[in-house]
Amino acid sequence: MKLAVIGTGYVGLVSGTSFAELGNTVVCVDKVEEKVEQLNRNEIPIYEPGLEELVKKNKDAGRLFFTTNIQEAVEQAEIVMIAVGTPETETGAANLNYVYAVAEEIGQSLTNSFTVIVNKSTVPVGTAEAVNEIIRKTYPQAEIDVCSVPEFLREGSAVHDTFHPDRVVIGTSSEKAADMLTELHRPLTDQIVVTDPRSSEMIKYASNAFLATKISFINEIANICDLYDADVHAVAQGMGLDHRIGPKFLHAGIGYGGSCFPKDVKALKFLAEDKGYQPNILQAVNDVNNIQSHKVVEHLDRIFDGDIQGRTIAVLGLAFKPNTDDMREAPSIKIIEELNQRGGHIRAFDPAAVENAKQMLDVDITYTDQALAAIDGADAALLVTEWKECVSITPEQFKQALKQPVVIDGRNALDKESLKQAGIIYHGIGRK
Ligand SMILES: NC(=O)c1ccc[n+]([C@@H]2O[C@H](COP(=O)([O-])OP(=O)(O)OC[C@H]3O[C@@H](n4cnc5c(N)ncnc54)[C@H](O)[C@@H]3O)[C@@H](O)[C@H]2O)c1
Ligand SMILES: O=c1ccn([C@@H]2O[C@H](COP(=O)(O)OP(=O)(O)O[C@H]3O[C@H](CO)[C@@H](O)[C@H](O)[C@H]3O)[C@@H](O)[C@H]2O)c(=O)[nH]1
Repeated sequence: MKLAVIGTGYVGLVSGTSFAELGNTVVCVDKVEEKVEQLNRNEIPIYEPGLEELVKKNKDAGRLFFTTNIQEAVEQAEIVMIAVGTPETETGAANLNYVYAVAEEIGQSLTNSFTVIVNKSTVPVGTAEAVNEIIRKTYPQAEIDVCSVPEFLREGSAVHDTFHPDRVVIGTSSEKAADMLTELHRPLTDQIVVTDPRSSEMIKYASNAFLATKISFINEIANICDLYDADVHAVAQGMGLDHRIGPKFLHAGIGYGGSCFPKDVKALKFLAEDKGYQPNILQAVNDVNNIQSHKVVEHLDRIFDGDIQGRTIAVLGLAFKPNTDDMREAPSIKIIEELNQRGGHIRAFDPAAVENAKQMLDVDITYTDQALAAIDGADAALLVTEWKECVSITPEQFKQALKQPVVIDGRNALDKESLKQAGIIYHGIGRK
């Protein structure tokens, strides 16, 4: 099939490339010229394992193209996918300006042939209808069906997730569009849910909000474990063996970050409140997450009697999760800002996110190329992102490098017992 994908970010670039890998002809469009030029030189603007090889392979095969010209891409496409950002606004509502702007541009670019318009961006319930209206206003004779096909990939494993989705959700009221989209996705999975656009849009928000709820729930349990000398690691293991609960997304720590959970929980909360309903669970999920990154600073205070002034703190990991360079809503930002305000000196290591961190953090930070260089002579090490370079530091290396043997494990990813045996003062989140 012939596809146009509008927006070449984490979702658009990975999906577009993956559909090309399945044999489709895909034209990816972005309005940022520099990004398109980079991609045309086989340079990948984001860090995503496995993506570079796949982009090159499909470009060389003549199935994948990059352009800034939306008209050229849309007029040849049978399916047009919208994959632009829907960031948070001040009220918590999703900002739909980018989606609406693309809808208008699609309207200006369509030809007479039937085109399926797919929204892959995470959007409020009712957006497919709004996009349909905008396109028809721009081009009243448009032969289109506007559908919602939300994206569920995770950053850091986006390529794998795209080829092995748990399910594909197709929201449409058109049988013709449902058939075309089922054919497109069939090579990826048999688990294809076809529903109406509104329910499809809600499935995306509900899925993210549920996963965020699991994380805030186990973080709340961790905070209670801290008060009663229980170990949340053991608690999560014991809970997770119950098939009704499951072990995934029960990893306690400094809270969820990234470009999705924080904004999507708030956007869903806004949708509820906009209709006069108070979503108490979503409010609590957000509230627990807001205090969670502060927990590592509380542990430092306990160890240093509240005196952080002048101490060098090694921050291991900056990205919101491993295997990505994405700093959007990364817990490291709040932690570093707080430590800096309290007079701490920050030495930070991250294998991929330093350039993005520099743009987001207006704080004096010494960046190091190696994890070991960050902890060398520091008063304490804080594990913020569980990169393999950070979790593979041995207890002996911590002991030798640190000025004071203090390790705060914000991700509960280090081996507590062996660190303690090596004489390290170890504090995790809810870990006794
Ligand atoms: N990042 C993820 O892991 C993920 C996963 C699932 C769903 N989503 C959702 O998918 C959407 C996109 O997220 P993302 O992380 O890929 O965003 P992103 O910010 O990485 O990429 C968006 C891209 O769209 C481009 N763009 C904006 N307006 C444009 C226009 N008019 N024409 C052409 N290009 C334009 C931007 O330049 C940018 O490159 C969001 O709604 C997000 O919530 C994201
Ligand atoms: O047990 C857990 C699991 C995750 N996290 C944190 O939660 C955040 C999100 O992690 P993850 O879900 O792995 O990454 P994302 O790339 O943000 O992916 C989520 O958001 C995407 C955008 O909507 C969806 O497509 C994915 O399905 C959904 O998992 C990160 O800060 C993680 O550190 C925890 O603290 N504990």
